[in-house]
Amino acid sequence: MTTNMVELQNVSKQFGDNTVVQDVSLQVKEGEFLTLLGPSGCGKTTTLRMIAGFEQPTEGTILLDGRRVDNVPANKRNVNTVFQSYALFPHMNIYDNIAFGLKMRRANKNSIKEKVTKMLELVQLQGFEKRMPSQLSGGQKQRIAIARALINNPKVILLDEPLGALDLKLRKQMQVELKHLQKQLKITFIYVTHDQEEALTMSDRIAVMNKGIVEQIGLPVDIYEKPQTKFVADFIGETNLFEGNVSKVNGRYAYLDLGVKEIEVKNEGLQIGEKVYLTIRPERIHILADGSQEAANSVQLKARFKERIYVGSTSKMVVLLDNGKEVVINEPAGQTQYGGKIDQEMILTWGIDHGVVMKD
Ligand SMILES: Nc1ncnc2c1ncn2[C@@H]1O[C@H](COP(=O)(O)OP(=O)(O)OP(=O)(O)O)[C@@H](O)[C@H]1O
Repeated sequence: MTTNMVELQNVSKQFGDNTVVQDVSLQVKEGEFLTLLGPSGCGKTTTLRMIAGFEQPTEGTILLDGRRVDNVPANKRNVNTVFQSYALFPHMNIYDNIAFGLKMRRANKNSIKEKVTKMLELVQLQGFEKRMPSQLSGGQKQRIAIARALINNPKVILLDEPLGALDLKLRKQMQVELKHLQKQLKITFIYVTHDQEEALTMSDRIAVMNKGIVEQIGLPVDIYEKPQTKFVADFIGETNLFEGNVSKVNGRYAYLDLGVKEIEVKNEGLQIGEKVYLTIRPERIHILADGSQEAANSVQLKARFKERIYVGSTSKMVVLLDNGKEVVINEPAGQTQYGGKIDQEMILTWGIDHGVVMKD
């Protein structure tokens, strides 16, 4: 059985009357890359700081490598943190910045030199030993901060928006580099970001947080394809959210009354009369070509063309249902043969199994 490197059991944190983390339980396996994802203020950093030992939980237990750490101070936990602001020592050169942790532990000079050289190779900054932090770019500084965290050989690295200060292109490059580094070293990473694309790209699993609660934890593909709550569906990527009442239940399928039409959805424990939400990703909706056959197990819905927005690799087509609700459809570049005239009528269609029904 794989060991849980980090485990939170019913952890809550209050600041005064304000509960900012509420009953969070999660397990992170050895060598796993787990991301805490959520909007600003949802409690991600506070959760990370409790794991690091900078904050104490108001309730609940944290275990590192199977041991309770309630009374273990931050500097005695086998954990290192990388922050968004690189936190390099400005008056020390790169060599001394990276060597700092080992010097504090009074490691011998030769072994320090060997390890610093290896770390610089790892982050691809060989030859930078004598530079000062002020002579590095943002991306280079962050690589040094990561090298400095790695040199102590911690079991867990906590990263709080480490790429947040970088421009988009560098950020994307560093995402890939960091992920490779993590896989190569097999260190457990707990990563905080509010950027859903970053989370989907880098993580083995994602915990989506909202208002101090973990709403869903799972593989990136499940978080995207099978959101369990309206918040998760809406926060991760773009989606179409419909609200409706269950009007009929019929074995594998049920009917949802959207106001404009009753449509079929998957029946996963639905009750007649229940109010539920249906989410369908824009890339799952197609336009039924004139005269073509309706596919089996699909839904059809009448709509009118409103506008098309060009976004490079795809186009977004916005259409309106009869009740005025907007629906967004993604079309791959070069496949925009439908619509174009305001109010042009069309039939939207999607596979019933591509719709996900959520109760809240
Ligand atoms: N030391 C503190 N005292 C009082 N309130 C705090 C303290 N630290 C954080 N908070 C509050 O706790 C809530 C959660 O903050 P936290 O930093 O964990 O959120 P976050 O999800 O990391 O947000 P961001 O992405 O903006 O950093 C916020 O409302 C914040 O104001």
